[in-house]
Amino acid sequence: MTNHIAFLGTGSMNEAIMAGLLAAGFPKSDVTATVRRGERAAELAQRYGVTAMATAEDDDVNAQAVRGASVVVLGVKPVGIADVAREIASALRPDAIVVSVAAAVSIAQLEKALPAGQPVVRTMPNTPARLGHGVVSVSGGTNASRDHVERVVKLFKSVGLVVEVPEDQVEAVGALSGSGPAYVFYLAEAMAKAGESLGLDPYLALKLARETVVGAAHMLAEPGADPVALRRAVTSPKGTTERAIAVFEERGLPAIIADGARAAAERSREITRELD
Ligand SMILES: NC(=O)C1=CN([C@@H]2O[C@H](COP(=O)(O)OP(=O)(O)OC[C@H]3O[C@@H](n4cnc5c(N)ncnc54)[C@H](O)[C@@H]3O)[C@@H](O)[C@H]2O)C=CC1
Ligand SMILES: O=C(O)[C@@H]1CCC=N1
Repeated sequence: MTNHIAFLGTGSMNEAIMAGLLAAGFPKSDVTATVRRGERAAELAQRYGVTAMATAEDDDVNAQAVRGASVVVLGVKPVGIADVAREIASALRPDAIVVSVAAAVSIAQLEKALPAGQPVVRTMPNTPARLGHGVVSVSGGTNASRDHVERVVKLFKSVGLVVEVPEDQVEAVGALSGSGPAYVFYLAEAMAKAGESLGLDPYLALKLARETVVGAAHMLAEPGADPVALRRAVTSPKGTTERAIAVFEERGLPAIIADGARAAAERSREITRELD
């Protein structure tokens, strides 16, 4: 069981990471996932062929899942994470790396709920990890050696780009790439609504908005792509795009996005304080 991974709280985020790892070739026989509801556990077992267990059916499943695991990924909501950490404390291998994907839960808060000396790595992932296009930040805790951090980096590299940041930058990373996919989906929604308001059929407007975001994302994914240069290549002098961008600038869209990201980072700090 040296390479066994336990995902505790396999909702949107942990499922995305687990799916990305499995798609990258991580053996399903080395994965255990826990959730609250039995139907959800059955769904995960059926979809991925992993061992999945539900706390509703046996309240000891989190402890069972971590026995023998070398990496434990905590993916419950911030408010429940310390309880889960305490629940598994006596079953954890002393050398198991406890990885948290939770926003707002500090390394200190996690370490406090775990056995003394347990290696902890705090991460901030995002859901495109499911497709191998995630972004994940990693920050090592007090007892995490270079080797522990490197092992988590290597694991997460199979689901996307990994960056190592000091813990005091996690709120900023969360506000940019953690929440970021939602901003892009929101833009797609707004574009579809704009198409409708210009008289397009709703179904067609949504199809055009989706494909436009997907196509533009592919261009951004090209090596060396620069969003400013790509935007300029669409913006003909005195043309239609120029007029649209002028309205976005006049209405302060960049400042609105910056304010949103600042609010996300502040909410993260607020949750951290609420958890103390
Ligand atoms: N959804 C996202 O895009 C991102 C989420 N995160 C973090 O990931 C964590 C989870 O968020 P989501 O996946 O969105 O939430 P979610 O609600 O989809 O998933 C949470 C899962 O935990 C399970 N759960 C709750 N208590 C449990 C327990 N005691 N034992 C076992 N399972 C339990 C629930 O059944 C659910 O499946 C949060 O801490 C969030 O901050 C971080 C970055 C991005
Ligand atoms: O909204 C949230 O709190 C989580 C953290 C980053 C993305 N989703």
